[in-house]
Amino acid sequence: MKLGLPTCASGVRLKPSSTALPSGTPRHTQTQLRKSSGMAEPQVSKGKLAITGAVKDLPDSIRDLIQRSHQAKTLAYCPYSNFRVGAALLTEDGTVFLGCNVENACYNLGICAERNAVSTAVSQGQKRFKAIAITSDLKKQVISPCGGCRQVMLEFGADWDVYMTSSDGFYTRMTVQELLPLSFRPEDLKSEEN
Ligand SMILES: O=c1ccn([C@H]2C[C@H](O)[C@@H](CO)O2)c(=O)[nH]1
Repeated sequence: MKLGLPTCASGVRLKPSSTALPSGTPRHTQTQLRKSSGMAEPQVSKGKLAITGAVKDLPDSIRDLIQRSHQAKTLAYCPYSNFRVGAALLTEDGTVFLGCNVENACYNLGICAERNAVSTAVSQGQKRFKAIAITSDLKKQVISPCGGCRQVMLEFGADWDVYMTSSDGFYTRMTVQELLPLSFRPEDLKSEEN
């Protein structure tokens, strides 16, 4: 799809941040507004998730959250992949929990930054989340959470924000629901059939 917008090195089109909706806009309204105004949903280009805005244009609280994910990234333990990831998870009461990826010589025991942040929050008694920011060292390309982490995030609600960011100031925002449609959910275990 041709948007007539600047294209960054990875072939991802940049969307002007002036079209970003206010962060308090209810989710269903956001989707309707995007559609009725012709505003672009996050696009996938060449298998990469498109950048939809510049971090500098986000509200202070979200910019701070993203900054905290960069801080978390500095603690990554990733001697095998050398791929640092940081996550900062914002709870409904305004607390921020950080997580980084922690790898292991037994490779499959490694844990992602997002899951670390969620587990840390839950083990501190917090289960109501507003947003998570994720960053890696990738430039002009945002990092999107792996399938396992999407499922773990969904355990604690579908309608909260995932800010996928690049290390050089770009982001894409999607909800957990948008990242994992047609999912298996906790409520599926409670169907009347069972
Ligand atoms: O969303 C992601 C994707 C990857 N990783 C980690 C897992 C592994 O340590 C490294 C390379 O996959 O990055 C995360 O923490 N989060």
